[in-house]
Amino acid sequence: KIMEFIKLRQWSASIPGPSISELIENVKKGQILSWFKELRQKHGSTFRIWFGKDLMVFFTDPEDIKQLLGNNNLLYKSSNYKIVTPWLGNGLLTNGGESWHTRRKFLTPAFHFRILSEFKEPMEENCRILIRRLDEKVEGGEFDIYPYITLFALDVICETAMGIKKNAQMQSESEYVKAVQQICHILHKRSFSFWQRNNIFFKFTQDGRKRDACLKILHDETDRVIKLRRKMLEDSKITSMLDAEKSCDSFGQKKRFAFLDMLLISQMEGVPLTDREIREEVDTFMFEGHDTTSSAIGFAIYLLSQHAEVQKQAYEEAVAFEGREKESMPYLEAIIKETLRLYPSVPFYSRSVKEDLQVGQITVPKGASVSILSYMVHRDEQYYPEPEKFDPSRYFKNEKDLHPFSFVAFSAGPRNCIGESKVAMLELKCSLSHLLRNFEFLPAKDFKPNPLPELVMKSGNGIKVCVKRR
Ligand code: HEM
Repeated sequence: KIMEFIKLRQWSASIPGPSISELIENVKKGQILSWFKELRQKHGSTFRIWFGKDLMVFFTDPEDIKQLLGNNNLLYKSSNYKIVTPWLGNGLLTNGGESWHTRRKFLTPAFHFRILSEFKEPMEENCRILIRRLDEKVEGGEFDIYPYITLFALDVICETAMGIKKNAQMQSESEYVKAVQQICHILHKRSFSFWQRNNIFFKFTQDGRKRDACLKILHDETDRVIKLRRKMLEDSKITSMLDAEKSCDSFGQKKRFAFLDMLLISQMEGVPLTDREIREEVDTFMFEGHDTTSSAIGFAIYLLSQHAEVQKQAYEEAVAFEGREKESMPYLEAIIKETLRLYPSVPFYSRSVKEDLQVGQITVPKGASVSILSYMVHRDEQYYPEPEKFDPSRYFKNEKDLHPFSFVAFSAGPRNCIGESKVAMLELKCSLSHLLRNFEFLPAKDFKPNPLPELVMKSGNGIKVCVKRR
């Protein structure tokens, strides 16, 4: 390990990057994303940063990204994902190598099963609640819409992941909901805090103790729901996917199943998943599935509030497609893509290099980590003229000229986002269409979000808008 570290230190001298003191200074300022822009300008498309003893090489050129994301040997996550393992265990997001591969194979059918597309109903029910809550804000001046969106996304994910209604939007006092929000907050805070990175030290801090209390609530609840749903399946005599497809409720309506039910049925069909592994996947679904979508909906609403003409066109499409949001909605999809280009919910993601790795002209040595800095990949002027401009029409002009790896908000290759098409896009389209049909979003005076590159991108000063009834 010592030799590996010495080798890394020597090698890193050949790659440009900032000093540790520059890093500390910029973390303190809290403006990491604008600093990444400066680093890209100063050092070119590839640069390195030492995070304590960990060396991370950041890549921003789509050609390099293609090599990294397509590489079947680059399947382990880097050490910064360890922050989430006490909650998510070896779930799909954090797992690596062969173990990840086996799980991904087992889980893919659960994501592609027809029943998952029936998520639209709980999404719509929760949209209606969101609209009622936002009605109270009509003509009331500017306000932060983000807390409303997060509770909406939490309700959707509880129903789709576990099949339970938490009614977080109506009573945010639920112990479970509070624990999800608190643990996300603690994890985000920790992701860029040097002194909190040490596990032993962290355990004895106030945040460490709070995190452990949250973990107990979260794990106990998932275990409880696993037992409950298994009993429900047994009582309904459902032991296979075929039974599930055929089953109806007492009104003759097709029964709705959650992601957890799919995993329990797979287990009954012989897929070797233990209850603990099922819990890890449900928790992963809860984390990945609500924070990322809240972030995207929040930034999309901000951008729409600032661009009246785009909003008008999106409104017209939402009216024309009412009830048909599962179909292709080209303009809204372009808005979502443009939002995720400017504000990718996961601004960078990283892999651990287990064997020396050739990327373009560079050989990254074993022991380092490589990071796909999507926030900067999406700002490449070669593919996105005037990169800071919000312009959904750019995809209708030059989509063919775009490099296939110049947009990587959902990652790509073997470890891409498993929820992209069936869950994330549907939730984004459904919620934004409902909101647009009911409200006009107007800009809050002098407001500009302060995007923070935490585990999931957040705006440090919320998402302030005004709403007017249509
Ligand atoms: C706007 C919404 C979303 C965005 C932008 C997004 C983005 C991403 C990205 C960039 C990754 C790769 C992360 C990495 O390599 O470390 C990822 C992985 C993943 N996402 Fe999403 N995601 C979204 C929504 C969702 C939803 C709704 C779910 C679940 C229902 C989900 C489940 C997952 C899982 C399980 C992984 C890990 C896959 C693996 O490594 O095999 N995501 N997502």
